[in-house]
Amino acid sequence: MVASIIDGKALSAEMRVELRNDVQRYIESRGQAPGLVIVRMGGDAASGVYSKAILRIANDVGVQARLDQLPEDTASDALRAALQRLNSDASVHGIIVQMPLPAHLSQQMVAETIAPEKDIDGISPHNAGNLLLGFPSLLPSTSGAVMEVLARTHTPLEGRRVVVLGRSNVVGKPLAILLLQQHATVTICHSRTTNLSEITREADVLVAAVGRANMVTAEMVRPGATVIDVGINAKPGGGITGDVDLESVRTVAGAVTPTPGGVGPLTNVVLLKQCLQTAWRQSDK
Ligand SMILES: Nc1nc(=O)c2c([nH]1)NC[C@@H]1CN(c3ccc(C(=O)N[C@@H](CCC(=O)O)C(=O)O)cc3)C=[N+]21
Repeated sequence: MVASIIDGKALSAEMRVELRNDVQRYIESRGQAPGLVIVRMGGDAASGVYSKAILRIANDVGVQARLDQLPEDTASDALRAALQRLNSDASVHGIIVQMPLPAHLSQQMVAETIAPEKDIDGISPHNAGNLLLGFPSLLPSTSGAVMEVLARTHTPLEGRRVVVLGRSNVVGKPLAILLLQQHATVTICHSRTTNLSEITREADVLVAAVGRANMVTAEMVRPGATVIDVGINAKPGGGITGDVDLESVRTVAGAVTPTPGGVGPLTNVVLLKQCLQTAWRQSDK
Protein backbone atom coordinates (compact mmCIF):
# COMPACT_ATOMS: atom_id res chain seq x y z
CA MET A 1 0.00 0.00 0.00
CA VAL A 2 1.20 3.49 -0.77
CA ALA A 3 -0.65 6.07 1.27
CA SER A 4 -2.28 9.11 -0.22
CA ILE A 5 -0.85 12.28 1.27
CA ILE A 6 -3.61 14.52 2.61
CA ASP A 7 -3.17 18.07 1.33
CA GLY A 8 -3.79 20.30 4.35
CA LYS A 9 -2.94 23.43 2.40
CA ALA A 10 -5.70 22.70 -0.11
CA LEU A 11 -8.22 21.98 2.66
CA SER A 12 -7.16 25.19 4.39
CA ALA A 13 -7.60 27.18 1.18
CA GLU A 14 -11.10 25.73 0.82
CA MET A 15 -11.98 26.80 4.37
CA ARG A 16 -10.48 30.26 3.85
CA VAL A 17 -12.75 30.92 0.88
CA GLU A 18 -15.78 30.18 3.07
CA LEU A 19 -14.42 32.22 5.97
CA ARG A 20 -13.51 35.27 3.85
CA ASN A 21 -17.13 35.49 2.72
CA ASP A 22 -18.44 35.09 6.24
CA VAL A 23 -16.09 37.79 7.58
CA GLN A 24 -17.20 40.12 4.79
CA ARG A 25 -20.80 39.68 5.85
CA TYR A 26 -19.88 40.58 9.43
CA ILE A 27 -18.01 43.70 8.35
CA GLU A 28 -20.91 44.86 6.17
CA SER A 29 -23.33 44.34 9.03
CA ARG A 30 -21.29 45.68 11.94
CA GLY A 31 -19.05 48.28 10.26
CA GLN A 32 -15.88 46.88 11.81
CA ALA A 33 -13.70 43.79 11.46
CA PRO A 34 -13.56 41.01 14.05
CA GLY A 35 -10.59 41.74 16.34
CA LEU A 36 -8.13 39.12 17.57
CA VAL A 37 -5.15 39.43 19.91
CA ILE A 38 -2.36 36.88 20.26
CA VAL A 39 -0.54 37.02 23.59
CA ARG A 40 2.89 35.44 23.54
CA MET A 41 5.60 35.22 26.17
CA GLY A 42 9.10 34.18 25.37
CA GLY A 43 10.50 32.56 22.25
CA ASP A 44 9.12 29.03 21.77
CA ALA A 45 9.75 28.13 18.11
CA ALA A 46 6.43 26.38 17.43
CA SER A 47 4.43 29.25 18.91
CA GLY A 48 6.45 31.66 16.76
CA VAL A 49 5.53 29.74 13.60
CA TYR A 50 1.91 29.70 14.75
CA SER A 51 1.77 33.44 15.57
CA LYS A 52 3.08 34.34 12.13
CA ALA A 53 0.64 31.99 10.42
CA ILE A 54 -2.32 33.45 12.36
CA LEU A 55 -1.36 37.03 11.44
CA ARG A 56 -0.91 36.13 7.76
CA ILE A 57 -4.21 34.28 7.44
CA ALA A 58 -6.10 36.87 9.50
CA ASN A 59 -4.93 39.51 7.06
CA ASP A 60 -6.00 37.27 4.18
CA VAL A 61 -9.58 36.71 5.44
CA GLY A 62 -10.19 40.21 6.86
CA VAL A 63 -9.78 39.68 10.60
CA GLN A 64 -7.94 42.46 12.45
CA ALA A 65 -5.20 40.65 14.36
CA ARG A 66 -2.20 41.76 16.38
CA LEU A 67 0.53 40.14 18.41
CA ASP A 68 1.14 41.33 21.98
CA GLN A 69 4.61 39.97 22.65
CA LEU A 70 5.36 40.13 26.38
CA PRO A 71 8.75 39.50 27.97
CA GLU A 72 9.52 35.95 29.08
CA ASP A 73 9.81 37.15 32.70
CA THR A 74 6.40 38.89 32.77
CA ALA A 75 5.00 38.56 36.30
CA SER A 76 1.78 36.63 36.85
CA ASP A 77 -0.06 39.74 38.09
CA ALA A 78 1.05 41.72 35.04
CA LEU A 79 -0.18 39.00 32.69
CA ARG A 80 -3.50 38.82 34.53
CA ALA A 81 -3.88 42.59 34.25
CA ALA A 82 -3.06 42.49 30.53
CA LEU A 83 -5.69 39.80 29.94
CA GLN A 84 -8.27 41.73 31.93
CA ARG A 85 -7.64 44.79 29.78
CA LEU A 86 -8.25 42.68 26.67
CA ASN A 87 -11.41 41.24 28.24
CA SER A 88 -12.88 44.73 28.63
CA ASP A 89 -11.71 46.09 25.25
CA ALA A 90 -14.77 46.07 22.97
CA SER A 91 -12.62 46.02 19.81
CA VAL A 92 -11.09 42.68 20.86
CA HIS A 93 -13.43 39.76 20.17
CA GLY A 94 -10.98 36.89 20.55
CA ILE A 95 -7.90 36.20 22.66
CA ILE A 96 -5.35 33.41 22.30
CA VAL A 97 -2.46 32.96 24.72
CA GLN A 98 0.34 30.99 23.09
CA MET A 99 1.41 27.82 24.86
CA PRO A 100 3.70 26.69 26.34
CA LEU A 101 3.82 29.35 29.06
CA PRO A 102 7.10 30.12 30.81
CA ALA A 103 7.43 27.87 33.88
CA HIS A 104 6.64 30.59 36.45
CA LEU A 105 3.16 31.22 34.97
CA SER A 106 0.10 29.10 35.65
CA GLN A 107 -2.08 27.71 32.90
CA GLN A 108 -4.93 27.66 35.36
CA MET A 109 -4.63 31.40 35.98
CA VAL A 110 -4.67 32.10 32.24
CA ALA A 111 -7.60 29.72 31.62
CA GLU A 112 -9.60 31.29 34.45
CA THR A 113 -8.82 34.88 33.46
CA ILE A 114 -9.70 34.91 29.75
CA ALA A 115 -13.38 35.80 29.38
CA PRO A 116 -15.15 32.63 28.16
CA GLU A 117 -16.89 34.61 25.40
CA LYS A 118 -13.47 35.70 24.02
CA ASP A 119 -11.78 32.34 24.54
CA ILE A 120 -11.24 31.41 20.87
CA ASP A 121 -8.81 28.59 21.74
CA GLY A 122 -11.24 26.89 24.12
CA ILE A 123 -9.02 26.74 27.20
CA SER A 124 -11.39 28.19 29.82
CA PRO A 125 -13.10 25.83 32.29
CA HIS A 126 -16.43 27.12 30.91
CA ASN A 127 -15.68 26.03 27.34
CA ALA A 128 -13.90 22.82 28.35
CA GLY A 129 -16.89 21.90 30.52
CA ASN A 130 -19.37 22.59 27.74
CA LEU A 131 -17.33 20.42 25.38
CA LEU A 132 -17.27 17.56 27.86
CA LEU A 133 -21.02 17.82 28.38
CA GLY A 134 -21.78 17.94 24.64
CA PHE A 135 -23.06 21.54 24.70
CA PRO A 136 -22.03 24.08 22.04
CA SER A 137 -18.56 25.37 22.91
CA LEU A 138 -15.43 27.03 21.59
CA LEU A 139 -12.84 24.33 20.81
CA PRO A 140 -9.10 24.17 21.21
CA SER A 141 -8.40 24.98 17.57
CA THR A 142 -5.99 22.13 16.86
CA SER A 143 -8.58 19.55 17.92
CA GLY A 144 -11.10 21.34 15.69
CA ALA A 145 -8.59 21.23 12.82
CA VAL A 146 -8.19 17.45 13.14
CA MET A 147 -11.98 17.04 12.95
CA GLU A 148 -12.05 19.29 9.85
CA VAL A 149 -9.41 17.12 8.15
CA LEU A 150 -11.35 13.94 8.95
CA ALA A 151 -14.67 15.44 7.79
CA ARG A 152 -13.28 16.98 4.60
CA THR A 153 -11.55 13.72 3.62
CA HIS A 154 -14.78 11.77 4.38
CA THR A 155 -12.99 9.52 6.85
CA PRO A 156 -15.61 7.32 8.54
CA LEU A 157 -15.62 7.52 12.34
CA GLU A 158 -18.84 5.88 13.49
CA GLY A 159 -18.01 2.50 15.01
CA ARG A 160 -14.33 2.83 14.04
CA ARG A 161 -11.35 2.46 16.31
CA VAL A 162 -9.45 5.69 16.82
CA VAL A 163 -6.25 5.81 18.84
CA VAL A 164 -5.07 9.21 20.07
CA LEU A 165 -1.43 9.47 21.12
CA GLY A 166 -1.19 12.27 23.67
CA ARG A 167 -3.39 13.60 26.46
CA SER A 168 -2.79 17.35 26.40
CA ASN A 169 -5.51 19.86 27.18
CA VAL A 170 -5.10 21.46 23.73
CA VAL A 171 -5.20 18.29 21.61
CA GLY A 172 -5.50 14.79 23.10
CA LYS A 173 -8.27 15.31 25.66
CA PRO A 174 -10.62 17.56 23.64
CA LEU A 175 -10.07 15.49 20.49
CA ALA A 176 -11.07 12.29 22.29
CA ILE A 177 -14.35 13.96 23.31
CA LEU A 178 -15.04 15.21 19.77
CA LEU A 179 -14.36 11.74 18.33
CA LEU A 180 -16.69 10.14 20.88
CA GLN A 181 -19.41 12.55 19.74
CA GLN A 182 -18.92 11.12 16.24
CA HIS A 183 -19.44 7.61 17.70
CA ALA A 184 -15.85 6.43 17.34
CA THR A 185 -14.36 3.94 19.80
CA VAL A 186 -11.59 6.03 21.31
CA THR A 187 -8.39 4.97 23.06
CA ILE A 188 -6.00 7.54 24.51
CA CYS A 189 -2.35 6.50 24.83
CA HIS A 190 0.47 8.42 26.48
CA SER A 191 4.03 8.21 27.75
CA ARG A 192 3.18 5.54 30.36
CA THR A 193 1.23 3.30 28.00
CA THR A 194 2.68 -0.20 27.78
CA ASN A 195 2.69 -2.27 24.58
CA LEU A 196 2.00 0.88 22.61
CA SER A 197 2.33 -0.52 19.10
CA GLU A 198 -0.04 -3.39 19.90
CA ILE A 199 -2.71 -0.78 20.60
CA THR A 200 -1.89 1.57 17.74
CA ARG A 201 -1.97 -1.33 15.25
CA GLU A 202 -5.69 -1.75 16.07
CA ALA A 203 -6.48 1.80 14.94
CA ASP A 204 -8.50 2.60 11.83
CA VAL A 205 -7.50 6.20 12.53
CA LEU A 206 -4.29 7.01 14.40
CA VAL A 207 -3.70 10.55 15.66
CA ALA A 208 -0.23 11.53 16.86
CA ALA A 209 -0.11 14.51 19.21
CA VAL A 210 2.89 13.80 21.39
CA GLY A 211 5.63 16.25 20.47
CA ARG A 212 8.32 13.68 19.63
CA ALA A 213 9.76 13.90 16.14
CA ASN A 214 9.24 10.84 13.91
CA MET A 215 8.06 8.58 16.75
CA VAL A 216 5.28 6.93 14.69
CA THR A 217 6.73 4.36 12.30
CA ALA A 218 5.29 1.74 9.93
CA GLU A 219 5.32 -1.06 12.55
CA MET A 220 2.80 0.92 14.64
CA VAL A 221 0.27 1.33 11.83
CA ARG A 222 -2.52 -0.96 10.66
CA PRO A 223 -2.40 -1.44 6.87
CA GLY A 224 -4.75 1.06 5.24
CA ALA A 225 -5.22 3.19 8.38
CA THR A 226 -5.57 6.97 8.27
CA VAL A 227 -2.73 8.64 10.17
CA ILE A 228 -3.10 12.23 11.34
CA ASP A 229 0.09 14.00 12.42
CA VAL A 230 -0.50 16.83 14.88
CA GLY A 231 3.09 17.13 16.10
CA ILE A 232 4.97 20.38 15.58
CA ASN A 233 8.63 19.81 16.43
CA ALA A 234 11.30 22.38 15.69
CA LYS A 235 14.05 21.09 13.43
CA PRO A 236 17.62 21.89 14.50
CA GLY A 237 18.36 23.73 11.27
CA GLY A 238 15.02 25.62 11.31
CA GLY A 239 11.59 24.58 10.03
CA ILE A 240 9.27 22.01 11.61
CA THR A 241 8.74 18.27 11.55
CA GLY A 242 5.89 16.11 12.84
CA ASP A 243 5.48 13.13 15.17
CA VAL A 244 5.06 10.81 12.17
CA ASP A 245 7.93 9.35 10.17
CA LEU A 246 6.27 9.97 6.83
CA GLU A 247 8.68 7.95 4.68
CA SER A 248 8.13 4.90 6.88
CA VAL A 249 4.38 5.26 7.50
CA ARG A 250 3.42 5.97 3.90
CA THR A 251 4.37 2.40 2.96
CA VAL A 252 1.51 0.96 5.09
CA ALA A 253 -1.07 3.67 5.78
CA GLY A 254 -4.07 4.38 3.56
CA ALA A 255 -3.77 8.13 4.03
CA VAL A 256 -1.48 10.35 6.07
CA THR A 257 -1.09 14.06 6.77
CA PRO A 258 2.38 15.55 6.22
CA THR A 259 4.07 18.14 8.45
CA PRO A 260 4.31 20.89 7.40
CA GLY A 261 1.30 21.10 5.09
CA GLY A 262 -1.12 18.91 7.05
CA VAL A 263 -3.14 19.81 10.15
CA GLY A 264 -1.22 23.06 10.88
CA PRO A 265 -2.71 25.17 8.07
CA LEU A 266 -6.24 24.29 9.24
CA THR A 267 -5.55 25.11 12.90
CA ASN A 268 -5.16 28.79 12.07
CA VAL A 269 -8.37 28.88 10.06
CA VAL A 270 -10.37 27.17 12.82
CA LEU A 271 -9.06 29.76 15.29
CA LEU A 272 -10.13 32.63 13.02
CA LYS A 273 -13.49 31.01 12.36
CA GLN A 274 -14.08 30.87 16.10
CA CYS A 275 -13.07 34.53 16.37
CA LEU A 276 -15.75 35.44 13.85
CA GLN A 277 -18.23 33.42 15.91
CA THR A 278 -17.33 35.26 19.13
CA ALA A 279 -17.49 38.61 17.30
CA TRP A 280 -21.08 37.92 16.22
CA ARG A 281 -22.01 36.93 19.78
CA GLN A 282 -20.47 40.04 21.30
CA SER A 283 -22.10 42.40 18.82
CA ASP A 284 -25.53 40.79 19.25
CA LYS A 285 -25.93 42.27 22.71
N1 LIG B 1 -2.74 28.14 22.89
C1 LIG B 1 -2.12 27.50 21.90
N2 LIG B 1 -2.83 26.82 20.99
C2 LIG B 1 -2.20 26.18 19.94
O1 LIG B 1 -2.88 25.58 19.08
C3 LIG B 1 -0.77 26.26 19.84
C4 LIG B 1 -0.09 27.00 20.82
N3 LIG B 1 -0.78 27.58 21.84
N4 LIG B 1 1.24 27.13 20.78
C5 LIG B 1 2.01 26.66 19.66
C6 LIG B 1 1.40 25.45 19.03
C7 LIG B 1 1.92 25.24 17.63
N5 LIG B 1 0.78 25.44 16.76
C8 LIG B 1 0.86 25.53 15.36
C9 LIG B 1 -0.28 25.64 14.57
C10 LIG B 1 -0.19 25.77 13.19
C11 LIG B 1 1.04 25.79 12.56
C12 LIG B 1 1.10 25.96 11.09
O2 LIG B 1 0.35 26.68 10.49
N6 LIG B 1 1.97 25.25 10.41
C13 LIG B 1 2.07 25.31 8.96
C14 LIG B 1 3.17 26.22 8.51
C15 LIG B 1 4.54 25.71 8.84
C16 LIG B 1 5.70 26.62 8.45
O3 LIG B 1 5.53 27.83 8.28
O4 LIG B 1 6.78 26.03 8.33
C17 LIG B 1 2.19 23.89 8.46
O5 LIG B 1 2.23 22.97 9.32
O6 LIG B 1 2.18 23.67 7.28
C18 LIG B 1 2.18 25.68 13.31
C19 LIG B 1 2.09 25.55 14.71
C20 LIG B 1 -0.33 25.67 17.51
N7 LIG B 1 -0.05 25.66 18.83
